[in-house]
Amino acid sequence: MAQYTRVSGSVGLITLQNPPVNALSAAVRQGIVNTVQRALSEPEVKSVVICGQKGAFCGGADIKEFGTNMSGPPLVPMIHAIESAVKPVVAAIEGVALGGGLELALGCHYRIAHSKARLGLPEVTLGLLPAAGGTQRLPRLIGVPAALDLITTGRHVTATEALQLGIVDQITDHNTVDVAVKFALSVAGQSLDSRRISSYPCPRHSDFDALFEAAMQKVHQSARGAIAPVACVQAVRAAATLPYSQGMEREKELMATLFTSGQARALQYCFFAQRAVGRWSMSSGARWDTSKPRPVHKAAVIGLGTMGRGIAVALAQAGLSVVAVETQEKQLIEAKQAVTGMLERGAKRRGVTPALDKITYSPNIQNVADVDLIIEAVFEDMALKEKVFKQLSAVCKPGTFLCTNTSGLDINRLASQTCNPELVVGMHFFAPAHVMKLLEVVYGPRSSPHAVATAMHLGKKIGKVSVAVGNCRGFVGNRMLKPYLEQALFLLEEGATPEQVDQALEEFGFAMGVFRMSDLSGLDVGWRVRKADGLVTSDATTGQQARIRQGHRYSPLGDLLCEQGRFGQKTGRGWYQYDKPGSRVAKPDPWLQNFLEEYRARHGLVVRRIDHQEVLERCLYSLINEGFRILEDGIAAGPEDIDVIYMFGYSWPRHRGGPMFYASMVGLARVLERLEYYHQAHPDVPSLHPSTLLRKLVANGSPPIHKWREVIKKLHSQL
Ligand SMILES: CCCCCCC/C=C/C(=O)SCCNC(=O)CCNC(=O)[C@H](O)C(C)(C)COP(=O)(O)OP(=O)(O)OC[C@H]1O[C@@H](n2cnc3c(N)ncnc32)[C@H](O)[C@@H]1OP(=O)(O)O
Repeated sequence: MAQYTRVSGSVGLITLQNPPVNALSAAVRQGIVNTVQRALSEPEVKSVVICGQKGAFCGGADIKEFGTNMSGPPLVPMIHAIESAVKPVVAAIEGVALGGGLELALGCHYRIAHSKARLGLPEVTLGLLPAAGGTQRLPRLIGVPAALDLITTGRHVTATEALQLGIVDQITDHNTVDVAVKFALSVAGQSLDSRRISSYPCPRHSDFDALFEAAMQKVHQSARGAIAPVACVQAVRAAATLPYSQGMEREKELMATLFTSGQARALQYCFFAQRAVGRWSMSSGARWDTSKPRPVHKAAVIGLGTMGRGIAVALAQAGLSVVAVETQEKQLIEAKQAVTGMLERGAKRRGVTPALDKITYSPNIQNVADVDLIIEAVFEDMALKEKVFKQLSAVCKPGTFLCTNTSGLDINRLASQTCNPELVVGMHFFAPAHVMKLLEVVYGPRSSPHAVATAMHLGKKIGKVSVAVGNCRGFVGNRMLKPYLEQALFLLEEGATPEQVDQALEEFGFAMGVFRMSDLSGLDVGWRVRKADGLVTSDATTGQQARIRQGHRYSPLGDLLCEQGRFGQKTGRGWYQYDKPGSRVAKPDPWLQNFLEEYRARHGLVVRRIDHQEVLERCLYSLINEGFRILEDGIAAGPEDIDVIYMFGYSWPRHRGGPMFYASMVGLARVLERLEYYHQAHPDVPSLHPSTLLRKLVANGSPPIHKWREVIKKLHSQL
């Protein structure tokens, strides 16, 4: 809807009304068309102001309408009518002007923004382009290089940057609507010839060909197969090289291809999934809207290794007071230096003062007595963590939440070391903890809803996308990673190379293939876990028996590399070779080739040709199959939780929508059929055995992903 009022005698004020962000739904578009017509037809009205209700100008087209039959007036002629108006139209921008919202403002003759407003064309992040004239008007207004940057990245700019770029004409700290009305009165009757952006020539550039070639190369490199950034460059090129009307035709054509693409569906699913995970629930039935978080003003981090340092930085940067505890004197000194550097660099990037005074360092665990919440980040060793939890429980004040950054150990066992197990939850950060957006909040059987609510709320405060999950080995992310890694090793045994496996996964859209990623994380990390699990044997037997552990197929390849001191990038050797320890450029290693050949010969393994399809199907479908088991077990409340975890923590390509969404796009019947096929070929690999839930979904006609929860509920009620 849009409300029309007359203010100051001669200004028609149009207020968009569609909370919370005044998205351009069919009703809002109809409201704008009607009220603009009315303002233009009333002789007393000399100028018009468009604003949004409740401090938000407009969050763009209504994403919920995409994929529906999209009735109501289309945006392009609506904005054209505003630009063609003979009375000046001023956009009063408070809060946000994003996507179609900014395109609407670009159709106005003047733009006045509040200093706290944010503007941008984020359509590319939804798999689209700014198809309401944005790709044609913005380059004409601010030049091609700046427009390319905004349109291909979708980044939001502050009002100050928007003023510098020339997107807005004025910024104000006062009431934006009042300022805009005053301004509208002052320009009433003035010529609008120079105010219609569509009539501007696109600012020339010394070498458009080179500029667009460089832009295309950049998006190809960073897009990892996403098509929208490429279309954005093509549309801006049209603005630079064609008259406005032809440019608009090109924009429409490109949008038509994107609009119905699977990538757009995936990215729009991601948008809503990211918001859905905030409405968490526990398997007990406790929920986000009935569980209150407790305030956390002061926190402590125990253990200042890589993870602890990142966590301390994330907390301090969000304004919390932090006690950073490290009992090893030398490590404490090093950590203090490292954390100071991280805070200083972060502050420089953001143009703020480093939060150095927010952290106090201590070698003594007793110094956490007055904090509200503690995050333990000591070495990943159950006995050590149990000891720390016992100590913490004895020293902290009543009501202090005790959290662990374990990446997969049993939360319940740690909770049982404390006097108040209901205050214990997992807060699983991802490295580097001050950068990576994901936080898995893990509840055990005794964790209270308040503890979960508090950890989720803290996650939000420090800028994380937090997902509440149940307690099991590896939680959601690492539990699903296990079969993925396992398949990659089996593929090497059967004849593939690390380069081949990585290439298939990188072409799929992962930033790094599984072997390059393992080299980066360090092969010794998993080795230690496998040793603790009794999977690593020093027994050098050969043949099939040597590759069986606990009754299932097992590949000792990773263990054998570690025995050679090949821990990945940090030692300069892993699945690849590197120029020197710490170097990041991975090169194929002839040593590894020989090693694999000898290994296969020793174990009597027959090499066969493995194509990209098999690599993708075995790695991804085994991971997805585990995702279905996780849903079946109630460890994740819905597929969105899993997808968000994979997109924000494991670099799953967003334009594929997360593993569970990807499965729904491939077709559940197809995933099931391929798993059955591979399981028949590898009956000693349980991760290829199709899960009950997958079978059930297929038996129920493969419902769309938003209906899976119903099937899961039914499945749980039958158990
Ligand atoms: C052939 C047809 C062509 C037509 C299209 C022409 C070209 C135009 C395209 C577009 O405009 S696409 C949309 C572009 N806009 C965006 O991408 C903005 C998306 N929104 C945001 O980034 C954020 O929501 C925000 C506006 C910055 C606000 O953030 P905040 O953290 O304050 O709140 P949220 O929790 O994110 O959102 C609150 C609530 O509002 C819903 N919502 C937000 N934006 C939209 C939208 N554009 N359409 C529909 N719904 C929107 C969001 O889902 C939340 O809902 P709930 O989770 O509370 O239900």
